[in-house]
Amino acid sequence: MLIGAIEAGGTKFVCSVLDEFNETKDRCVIRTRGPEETLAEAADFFRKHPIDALGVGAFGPIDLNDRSETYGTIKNTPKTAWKDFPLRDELKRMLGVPVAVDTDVNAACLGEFRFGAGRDVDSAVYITVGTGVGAGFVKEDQVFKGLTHPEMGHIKVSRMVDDSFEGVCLYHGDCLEGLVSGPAIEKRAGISGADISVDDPVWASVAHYIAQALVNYTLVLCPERIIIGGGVMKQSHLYPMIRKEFQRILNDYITIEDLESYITPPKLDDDQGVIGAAGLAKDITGS
Ligand SMILES: Nc1ncnc2c1ncn2[C@@H]1O[C@H](COP(=O)(O)OP(=O)(O)OP(=O)(O)O)[C@@H](O)[C@H]1O
Ligand SMILES: [Zn+2]
Repeated sequence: MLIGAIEAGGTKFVCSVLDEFNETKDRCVIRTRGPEETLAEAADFFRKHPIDALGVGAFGPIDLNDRSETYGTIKNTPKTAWKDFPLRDELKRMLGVPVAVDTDVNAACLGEFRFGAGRDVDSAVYITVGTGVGAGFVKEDQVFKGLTHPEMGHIKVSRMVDDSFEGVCLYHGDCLEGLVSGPAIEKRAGISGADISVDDPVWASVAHYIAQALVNYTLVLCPERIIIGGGVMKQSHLYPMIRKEFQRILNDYITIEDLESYITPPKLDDDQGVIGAAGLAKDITGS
């Protein structure tokens, strides 16, 4: 059996063909342009392989209600060429195979849950802190969605008293994404995050706001693990800072035995998105 998987991001589409053992058989990276051009290139790649199903972890917002007429359609995105684009239907039409779609972070969460840092637990949150901030939740092998998919990157956090940075979220200004995404850090510091020294005070505020978000996820969802990935978390000194702030804010209200394993880096390098997308596809083939 061969499975197709796409991690559909705003800058690139990572396309992969995997076998039933998750072994990558072929792979290509496509620059994201308008939907027609990008999908035509992706379809050319997948047509070279007899795939049985395709799974897609996509940027959103996206309609994930399988009873809706616009199931699998990209919704109100600032990437205007993609707004209202029926991603799932188009891929199905082009490739003639069943297509499963979910958000990029739900797919990444599923990948880590099944094969990475969440293998030994029954529920996990995966949060990415990159160009944007988003999080997915998997419980008992199922990605969580309801009225729509969660938008855990856009939650409100309390501002530190001496912090007047206005934030960069187009919709909310100083929501979590507006305060700690890569572009937010760059705007705050005036230089790219990768060039900021580890003892710069900016990291204390980043750790504080992420820790607030993790406390909220813990109180609402009670996951058994929280996995934090994304470009900003390449600053590995953030992990202990976040754990310390998390503990201070939670103030022992819930007992977490082993904080180091509760708040943890991913284990699948940058492959959790495609591996999770392949998982979505396998689930609809029933094998
Ligand atoms: N070493 C680093 N230190 C701090 N920030 C970094 C580092 N490397 C990358 N970043 C920041 O991370 C962001 C890119 O994140 P990522 O690599 O997760 O890409 P992405 O897939 O575009 O993001 P998203 O998941 O939101 O789509 C950029 O804003 C970049 O400045
Ligand atoms: Zn926001």
